[in-house]
Amino acid sequence: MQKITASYTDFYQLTMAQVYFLNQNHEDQSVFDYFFRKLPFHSGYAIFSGLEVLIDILEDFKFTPEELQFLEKQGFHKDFINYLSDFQFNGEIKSVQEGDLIFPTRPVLQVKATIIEAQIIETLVLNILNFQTLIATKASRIRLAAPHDTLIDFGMRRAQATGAYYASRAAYIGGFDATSNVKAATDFGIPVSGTMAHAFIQSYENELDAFRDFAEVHPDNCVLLIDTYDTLRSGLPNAIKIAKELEAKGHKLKAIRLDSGDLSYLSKRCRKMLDQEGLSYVKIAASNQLDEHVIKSLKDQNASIDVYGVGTNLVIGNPDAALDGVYKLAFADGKPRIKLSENVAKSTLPSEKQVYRIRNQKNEMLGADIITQVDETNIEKMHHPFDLTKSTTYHSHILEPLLKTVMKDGKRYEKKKSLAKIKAYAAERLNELPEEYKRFSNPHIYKIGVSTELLETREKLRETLKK
Ligand SMILES: Nc1ncnc2c1ncn2[C@@H]1O[C@H](COP(=O)(O)OP(=O)(O)OP(=O)(O)O)[C@@H](O)[C@H]1O
Ligand SMILES: O=P(O)(O)OC[C@H]1O[C@H](OP(=O)(O)OP(=O)(O)O)[C@H](O)[C@@H]1O
Ligand SMILES: O=C(O)c1cccnc1
Repeated sequence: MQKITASYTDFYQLTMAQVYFLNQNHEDQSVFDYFFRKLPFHSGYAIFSGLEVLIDILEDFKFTPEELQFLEKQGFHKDFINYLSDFQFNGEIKSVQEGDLIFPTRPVLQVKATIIEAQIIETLVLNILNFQTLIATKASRIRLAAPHDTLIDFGMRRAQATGAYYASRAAYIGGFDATSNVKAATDFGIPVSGTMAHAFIQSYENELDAFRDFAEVHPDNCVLLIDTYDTLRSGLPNAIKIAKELEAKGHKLKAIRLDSGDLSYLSKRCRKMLDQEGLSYVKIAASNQLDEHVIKSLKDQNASIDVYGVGTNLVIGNPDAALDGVYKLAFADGKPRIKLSENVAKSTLPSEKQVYRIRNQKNEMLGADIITQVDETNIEKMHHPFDLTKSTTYHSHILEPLLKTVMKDGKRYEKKKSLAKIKAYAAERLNELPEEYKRFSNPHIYKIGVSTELLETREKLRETLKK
């Protein structure tokens, strides 16, 4: 993929940056929070994804000479262009670990840097994290619908252009087993997988010859698409013939694929005929506009499907197009900062913060995360973030800190995590989440609260600003 450089930003970041620079306050220290407000897909949780990609890009986030020339033409001051020619991110990032469960309104990632650096990287942070978190969450829901089956990402052709690259990575983190996307597989080390298209079969005079040629070239990795002409009268009998020919040569037909019609009915009919022919090892794959709901329905119908290929609905995050993640200033020039809103739920939380997952003495999740000021101790009471009349007290609990340093002085702080590790971590964290948060309709609402100190800081600031 094309290297992402520092012009991967919104123009307004640069117009603001020029003002900070010319007024000589660009080196003021600032803290920005990344968080989102609404869970996609009516899900009870989201899976945080994109962090390692973000760190990779930030470590070498510079303007090229061509980009600087372009900006000069837009009328930016020479001294500012000169500053940008040496621009790099030197700040610190604390973040939830990639693959962890995240919930609305609480900080997921925190950038501590000079205001000019923190502002210039905003768009990149949002662009990378919002999309991958959306897709990893979608993938995770599809995995919930089919816990033990093989899930393959078929979405590259339907993605918003190059979005497929990161969608495939996020889908793997969220629980998919493989991708058809060769570029993503190569770069990220995702298992790659491929069957055959209708065009291949159409290009032959008859279906059987097409199947036979394919089986000869790929005797140990042969998946036959059986719905080009007539699934039960032509595709399946031809596939059975090929399976027997392969057996005679010491090979095994891997699977057949259904791509249209009633996938439950057809899969059951195929399973029965394959079994009757002694081909119970041949798996059945299905595709065609699948998503978590169709797959759940197919499972409820006891469809005989072992492998699901999911494209469009996965990689575009249907029906939720985007995660609404935002990046808000919490601290600048030595002072906590807040954004007020008519809608109290849209007011931000000031100061540098920490987020803890609350656990009981057996180390089990209690279904709540608490947001505190960064160095608070004695955290016992958790207040509803917007309804000041509501609070809960936790006794004998364990507080697991979630925001950990991942970049310091502009460099990765710890060894890069492999995709396999991130995927395993996502599965482990989701496994801990009680079932009621995972159901598709009206999942339990995970509690997010704020500490007394943080609440007081916010309320004080609100009062001052209102005056
Ligand atoms: N048994 C089933 N239960 C629930 N949904 C199903 C079942 N079988 C298929 N589907 C889903 O129903 C939709 C069927 O789409 P559509 O009406 O376009 O049929 P099609 O088989 O693609 O048609 P065509 O034969 O023209 O290709 C797809 O999203 C598919 O995944
Ligand atoms: O339905 P999705 O979840 O998006 O999955 C991807 C779809 O892409 C392919 O069809 P396409 O018609 O593009 O190619 P074909 O020529 O192989 O049928 C494949 O057969 C799936 O139906
Ligand atoms: O390998 C497949 O079967 C495949 C790949 C991409 C899209 N549809 C199907």
